[in-house]
Amino acid sequence: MTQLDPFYLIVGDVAQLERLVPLGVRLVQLRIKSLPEADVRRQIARARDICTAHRARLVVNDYWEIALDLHCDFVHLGQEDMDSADLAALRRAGVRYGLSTHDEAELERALALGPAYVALGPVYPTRLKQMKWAAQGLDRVRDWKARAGATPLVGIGGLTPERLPSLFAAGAASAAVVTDIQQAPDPEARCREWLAATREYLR
Ligand SMILES: Cc1ncc(COP(=O)(O)OP(=O)(O)O)c(N)n1
Ligand SMILES: Cc1nc(C(=O)O)sc1CCOP(=O)(O)O
Ligand SMILES: [Mg+2]
Repeated sequence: MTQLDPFYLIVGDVAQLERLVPLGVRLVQLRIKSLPEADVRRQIARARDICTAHRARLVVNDYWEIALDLHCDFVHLGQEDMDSADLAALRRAGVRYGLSTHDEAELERALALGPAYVALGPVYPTRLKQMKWAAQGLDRVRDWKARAGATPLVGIGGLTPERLPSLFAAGAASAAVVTDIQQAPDPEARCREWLAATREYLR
C-alpha cells in the first residue's frame, strides 16, 4: 500500500512547482489545464526532474499517456479520465493511480480498480471550479474512510491549515490543496505553514 504524505500540494504549472517543492514538499500534483500538448509535455518533463532532484513524488493529473511516455510513476484520474485511460497499460508500466470520487457509485467503481488512493471532494466549498456536488463534510470523510478500508483517503476542496485537525481525525491520510496556497499573498510562506501543520500527521 502506498504511504501518502499528509500534505498533498496541487500546482497549476511547473513554475509554481519549482518555487514550492524545494521548501520540503514530498507529494505534488501537476494539474495543467488549457495548454497546448507540447507545452504540457515540456512542463511534465521538467516537473519530473525537479521532483527527482528533491525526492518529492510527482503525480501527473489527467495526462496519463504523457506520464507513461516520460516515465513518470504516478497519475491522478477523475471519473471521466477513467473512461479513456488505459489502466492495464499503466499497471504494466508500474504507474500508480489515484482516483477522484464524489458519491457511492464512484467510490465503488474506483475501489474496484485498485487505486493507490481515493480522493473525496469537495470536503468544503471550493472556489477553484464549478462542481455539481455540494460540500461533502466531515461525516462523509468518516464514512469514506470506513468504506475504503486499507486504501488511503485524500481529502480535497476548500482545505486550509485550520481545517486539517478535523480532516485527519475523520480518517483522511492526506490533504490536497490548490487555492489556499496559490491565492495566498505569499505562497511560499503559506506553503511553509502547511508543511508545519501536516508534519505531526506523518506516519
Ligand atoms: C487529489 C485530487 N483529487 C481530485 C482531483 C480532481 O480530478 P478531476 O475530477 O479529474 O478534475 P480535474 O482536477 O482534472 O479538473 C484532483 N485533480 N486531485
Ligand atoms: C480540483 C478539485 N477536485 C475536487 C473534487 O472534489 O474532485 S475539489 C477540487 C478543487 C480543490 O481545490 P481548492 O483547494 O482550491 O478548493
Ligand atoms: Mg481530471
